[in-house]
Amino acid sequence: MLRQVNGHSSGSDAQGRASLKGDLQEFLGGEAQLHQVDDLTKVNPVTLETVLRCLQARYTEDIFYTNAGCTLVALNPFKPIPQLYAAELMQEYHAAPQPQTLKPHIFTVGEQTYRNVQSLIEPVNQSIVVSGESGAGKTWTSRCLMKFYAVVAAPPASCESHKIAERIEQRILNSNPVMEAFGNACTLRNNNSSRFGKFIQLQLNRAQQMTGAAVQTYLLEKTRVARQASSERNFHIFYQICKGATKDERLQWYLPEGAAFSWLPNPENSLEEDCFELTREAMLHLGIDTPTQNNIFKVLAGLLHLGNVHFADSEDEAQPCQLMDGTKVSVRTSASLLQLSEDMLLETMQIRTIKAGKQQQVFRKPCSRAECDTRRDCLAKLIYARLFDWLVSVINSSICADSSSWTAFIGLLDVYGFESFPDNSLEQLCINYANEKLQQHFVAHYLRAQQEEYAVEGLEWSFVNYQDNQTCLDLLEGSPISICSLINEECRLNRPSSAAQLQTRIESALAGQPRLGHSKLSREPSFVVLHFAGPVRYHTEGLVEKNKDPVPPELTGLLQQSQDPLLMMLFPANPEEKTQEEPSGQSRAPALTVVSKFKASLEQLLQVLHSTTPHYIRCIKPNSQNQPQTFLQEEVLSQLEACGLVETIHISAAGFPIRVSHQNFVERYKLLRRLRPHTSSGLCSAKGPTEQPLCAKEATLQPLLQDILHALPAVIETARTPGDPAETTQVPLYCGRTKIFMTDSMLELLECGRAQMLEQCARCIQCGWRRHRLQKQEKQRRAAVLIQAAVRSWLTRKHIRRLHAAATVIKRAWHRWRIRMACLASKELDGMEEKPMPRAPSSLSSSLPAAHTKLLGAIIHLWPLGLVLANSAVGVRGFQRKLVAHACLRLPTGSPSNKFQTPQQDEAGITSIRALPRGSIKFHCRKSPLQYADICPEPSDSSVTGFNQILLERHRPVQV
Ligand SMILES: Nc1ncnc2c1ncn2[C@@H]1O[C@H](COP(=O)(O)OP(=O)(O)OP(=O)(O)O)[C@@H](O)[C@H]1O
Repeated sequence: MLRQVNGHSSGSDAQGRASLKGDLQEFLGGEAQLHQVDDLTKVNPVTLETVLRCLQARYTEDIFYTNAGCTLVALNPFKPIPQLYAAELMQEYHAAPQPQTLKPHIFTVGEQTYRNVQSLIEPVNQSIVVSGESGAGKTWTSRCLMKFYAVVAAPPASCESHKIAERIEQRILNSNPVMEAFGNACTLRNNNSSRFGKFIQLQLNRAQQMTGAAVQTYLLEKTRVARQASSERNFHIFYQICKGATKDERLQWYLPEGAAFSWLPNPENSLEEDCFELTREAMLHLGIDTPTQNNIFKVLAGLLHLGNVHFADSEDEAQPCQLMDGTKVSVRTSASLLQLSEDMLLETMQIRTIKAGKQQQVFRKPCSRAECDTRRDCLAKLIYARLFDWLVSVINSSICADSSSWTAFIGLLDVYGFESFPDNSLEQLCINYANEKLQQHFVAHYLRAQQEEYAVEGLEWSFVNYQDNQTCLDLLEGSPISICSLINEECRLNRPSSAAQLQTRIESALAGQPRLGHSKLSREPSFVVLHFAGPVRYHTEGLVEKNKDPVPPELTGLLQQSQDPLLMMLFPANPEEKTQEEPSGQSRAPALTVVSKFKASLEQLLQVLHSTTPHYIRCIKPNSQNQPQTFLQEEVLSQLEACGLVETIHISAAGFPIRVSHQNFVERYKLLRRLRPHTSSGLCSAKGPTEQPLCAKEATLQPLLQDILHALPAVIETARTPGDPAETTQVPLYCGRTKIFMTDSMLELLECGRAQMLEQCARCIQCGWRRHRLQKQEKQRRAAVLIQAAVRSWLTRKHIRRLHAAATVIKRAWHRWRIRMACLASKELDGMEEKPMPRAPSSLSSSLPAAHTKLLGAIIHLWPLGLVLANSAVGVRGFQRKLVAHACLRLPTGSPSNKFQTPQQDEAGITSIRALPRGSIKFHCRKSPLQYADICPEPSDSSVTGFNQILLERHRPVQV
């Protein structure tokens, strides 16, 4: 729903949207707290999605009741939770100063209605409409409410009237098992499905004590007596008598153990509802004595035997259909139980009597096999429907208080929810018509409640343009032509009409009705009604017949001849009744069709509802498998649609679906204040906030709030793209007394403006950060250079110090060596002057061969040569170089044959060798008289390289 508002449309859109959604969810309510939202209209935003999530979150937390404005949503737990309905809890809700502040519960609704009665504020009478689909928990809820009132509306224990009142309460509660036994059945959707609608009026006296009750029923599904869908069952009471009858009773009612009955399918399904004893006891409490009960059960047994009567096809149309083998005994038994003549019973089913002509001549026409079956079924339906109505009247006479003894009432309406099946007929049309009526009533009430909330918040806003479902009701019941009127007319015309004809009539007469859909795709004749809860296709086949609900007069006549006390009471020989049930007979009075009867009772009901303060409980079935702890969103969603809760959401959306407290609003949007113009006029806030005295917190919020409101036009302006029409002159946001009300679109605009502001702020922060980072980096660089320089200089100094130390060591050693040499030389010279020089080398050479001696000389002299050559790359060349080499090697410069040199010749060698810094070397040659003058102190090349000093010198150098 929400669009991207941060202005970036890159690949990260989806991610951004999701995070924005999460952010908004947090602001508007918070996912984590969703199960804590007690009111569905307070989820933010009010959308189906959030409503569903909220319900699911609560269901997971075992919270089954949630408010939805003026409605209570009740999720079926499908598991017993005794503590949820305990008497102590009832008392707690009853004693609470403000029950609305407690957790949502049916007891809140119960207590609220009760207090409304106590308050005596008009309308004093209250009604609670409990709706929902089959199995959603309507009956359960109604039962719990009745128990609640039986506890809270009981008179004080001490007084004498208490005993009577207790009896009344007990009777009222006892009406439930009886009505359920006769009116409920096991269906595919619910093991204990009510096959009728009911309105129970709980009557209260001036002291708000329950003095009585009255029950009104609607549309009993009487066809179930004779026809049950596969895997479904007949009404519970038939199974109860078959399973729970005593031996004697079995004999009396011809119900042998294990007997098979066509109208008793799936007897092996044992349900807790099959408790015969409970029904009997409840009947007894209601004043139905044992003989009457036995009479009732005997008649019901008669119906079961009637169901076993089957006809065979007749070969001759003029002859009545014969009974199938073995079913004659069923006719006999049935006739006996119903106290009818066996022959008459059979004949009534087989032969139709027609009165014609002025003399009202009677013609007898044998029925076809199908007609026989229909008449048999009709007989059973007739008896059962009358019996049910009679039971209700007995219950009413037992529990209803004298009109003078009660002054107010609380009505409980338990009606079937909206129905849409693959094959919908008259029953669904009536049920959905009733739901449309109730929905209109609900919408009107809900709108009123919404309007009241706006008024409380000081908003001047109205739902005047809201469209309710009136167009659909016009189609169904409008005047002069509607679906109901057309179907009724078909019945009155009493002409043979085909299903296709009815479809064409409806489509042509009601063409142009917006709620009439098209049934082009359906092969079978049908029409489609677009109900508030969705489209429903109604098949026209058999619609008119069902609406007529014809009862052949022979059947009534037959039953009037019964000797059974109960049947005699149910079918008295009363001419008044004839006019109703013999539409085609002597009476010309307009026949009462099913639709017209239903419409009349519905109008009556709505009149009652209109005169009361309504409360709504919507029962929801979380899954169709009737399993606890299972919440199926799809199924819940369709029920929310069907029970009008979606409409509630739409109504909320038509107004201001988003309501945010002032505090939250200011916290989220205060940064928009920067956009406000310096001179701004007051804008779209309700008058309320400034008119009321403000609390301290509100007082601090108000200036901020006003600033944000003043910034709104600028927000809208900036959010509007250039192509947008300039329609948004009015800001769709209202400031209530405690809340801000706004539409979805306004929320988007605010979010867009906020995103833009955040973007600007982000840019600002980014710029500042980048600047700061650059400055920091520059500082770091300079510091690094400084440190590097310092380290380098320290290292260099350290290195130089080492070199210096080494040089000093060398220098000292050299000096020491020179001094020693000088000492040695002077010693030697001193000795020479005294004695002739010893020929140590010659003694050495004399012991060696001549060649060896020469080589030794070469080796001895080689090191000055290396020095010379290494240092004389520049200065010494050509002959000079050669000369040096020769001199060093003491080679004769002349012929190669002169290989030996005398010591005298040696003495004419290099006097000294000096290494010069610029590469040139000076040779000082002279004959040395010293014996060891040309010997290197240490034969290491490196020790003398690079020094500008005399490498080898004789004491008295002479120029060569
Ligand atoms: N509040 C509840 N707590 C426990 N179980 C419940 C509750 N409400 C309903 N149920 C279970 O759901 C079943 C169906 O409920 P109920 O008969 O009230 O449905 P319903 O709406 O009246 O159906 P129908 O329209 O077919 O009569 C009950 O038999 C019961 O087992």
